[in-house]
Amino acid sequence: MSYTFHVDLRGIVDLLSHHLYASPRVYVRELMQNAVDAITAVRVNDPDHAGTIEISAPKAAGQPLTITDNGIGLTEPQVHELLATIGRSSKRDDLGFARHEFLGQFGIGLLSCFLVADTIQVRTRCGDNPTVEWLGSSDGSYQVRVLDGDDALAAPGTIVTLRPRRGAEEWLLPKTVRELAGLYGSMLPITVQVDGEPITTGLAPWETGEGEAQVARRARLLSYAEDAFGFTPFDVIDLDVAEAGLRGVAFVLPMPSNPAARVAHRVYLKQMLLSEGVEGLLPEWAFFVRCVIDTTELRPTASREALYDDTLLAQVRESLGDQLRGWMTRLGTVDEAKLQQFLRIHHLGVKALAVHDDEMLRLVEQWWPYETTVGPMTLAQFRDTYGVVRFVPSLDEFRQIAAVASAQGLAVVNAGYVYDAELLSRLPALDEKITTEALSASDLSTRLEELAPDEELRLRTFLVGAQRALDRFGVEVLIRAFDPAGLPALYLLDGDTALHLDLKRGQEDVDDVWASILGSFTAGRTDRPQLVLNHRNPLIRQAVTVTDPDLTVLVVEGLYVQALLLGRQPLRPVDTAALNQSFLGLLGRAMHGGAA
Ligand SMILES: Nc1ncnc2c1ncn2[C@@H]1O[C@H](COP(=O)(O)OP(=O)(O)OP(=O)(O)O)[C@@H](O)[C@H]1O
Repeated sequence: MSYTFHVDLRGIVDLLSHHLYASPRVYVRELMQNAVDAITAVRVNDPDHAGTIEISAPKAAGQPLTITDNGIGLTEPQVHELLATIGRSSKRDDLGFARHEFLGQFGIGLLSCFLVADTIQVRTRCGDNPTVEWLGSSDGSYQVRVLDGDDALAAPGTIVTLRPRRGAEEWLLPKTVRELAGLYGSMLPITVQVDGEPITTGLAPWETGEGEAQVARRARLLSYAEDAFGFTPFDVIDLDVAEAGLRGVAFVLPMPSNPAARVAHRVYLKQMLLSEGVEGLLPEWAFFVRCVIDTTELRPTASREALYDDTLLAQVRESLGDQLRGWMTRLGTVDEAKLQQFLRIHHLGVKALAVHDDEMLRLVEQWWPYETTVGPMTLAQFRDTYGVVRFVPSLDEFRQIAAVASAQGLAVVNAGYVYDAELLSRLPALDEKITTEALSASDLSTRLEELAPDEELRLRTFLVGAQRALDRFGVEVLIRAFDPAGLPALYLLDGDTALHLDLKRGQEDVDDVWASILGSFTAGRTDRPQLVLNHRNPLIRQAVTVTDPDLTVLVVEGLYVQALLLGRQPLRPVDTAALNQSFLGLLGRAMHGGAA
């Protein structure tokens, strides 16, 4: 036995009118859209038909809003079929596909009027057929009657009348209606008037007006962006995707933008505004532009507030992405200074893109100035001068080794900022002639000069004492000779060791269960941070001659904490205590002539 679904009409009307749309304001859009479609339907057979759409807003309390068009109108059977059947539309073909020339397609738009009114009156006349009045009510019932005499319409067309529901009056105020009609319909190809004033300008922002010079067009686009998006763009990029019937412009933000923030664009469908907040039009990396576009082929969702995410939208996204990349690479060839300025603002977006994109990586390599131990320079310049691109993948490590490396003439790139290490590691894939080498802080200790064995032996007593003093900090003491001679000690901690230490510290601070979990990561590791004393430093040369064990502890602890501070390492409570102890101890000794 088979049954058919039952439908609760009141529930459906409520769902479609109140819950599909984000705001009652869309009723103006739906009414204009129906009027435009009705005129388009006449033009199928009569292309020269001069369509007019006139909206009249209530001037006083109790008055209705009307929208009048001289479009195709409806016969009485069509009224029953189209106005009174939810989901039925004249804008679909026999196979149920949306007909290309029309804006509407779902057969539900008129219901949005129930957001602001309890009843919708439609008076309509198709050709020489009698005028029909349809009175639909939000409870799902409707009445139909034929109008004659003075009540009949004098010419074919349709008048829709809405009386504001109590509490919804603000949506029908003349000012609001004018604003909404202008917002949604200013680009429509058919003149729309609100209370006698046209709100349609016809010209899309990206079009070039007759005889308009490029400079004037640009100035107009800049001021459009100010009105629409609230910023004066860094540049304007024309967009065009033929297979989606898409034209438009992208405005480049003049300030850095947050890559995680939602990026909303203004999208028109067949010259009617879909939404000012459409997401997903561009690839995610393109967070540095805002677009305004019109498309004839992309599909709206039923609420008409977003684009349907289908394969065509995916193609559009890719194609628009290509156009933005093309703009960047072109800039590199025609206006280097401007490209550099752009990179200064949007390097994060460009670098994010360069992680997967060779062309963008080339752009970064050529134009982005990196911090290096020999001053700021691009990777291309660095490579030309030093051959191997040696880089340090963490900011802390770069800071630790920068002074020593530059004193030794060792050129190293700071790749400690977001994406940099990934980009540098990817450089050889771009060009096999490029060699890169990741350097860690502990690599540097092997580059520091070892002392002669007998010299090191001579310092043994001091080194044993120093190691004993630093055992409780988990630090290994070494002595090497290196430049700059002014630097007494260097604290070296590479990325792996730093992680290991973090885990260990975490283990000390948490309960047993966590401690055992963290312990499984640290078990078996013996790497320790290193304090490398500089034998070329006069103070160290003096320190190694100290025989008093207490003074050795004070000196070594002092050197250790100072090296931590220079390396911008965080101080643990035990380190701060060592700082106090050594500072006060050394002060005491100094004041008592070394006898504290
Ligand atoms: N001003 C009008 N003149 C002539 N026919 C109209 C008019 N307004 C509505 N109609 C008829 O009523 C039908 C239903 O309109 P409705 O706005 O609910 O849906 P739609 O425009 O077909 O699709 P969508 O839900 O996408 O807007 C339309 O398909 C059209 O045939």
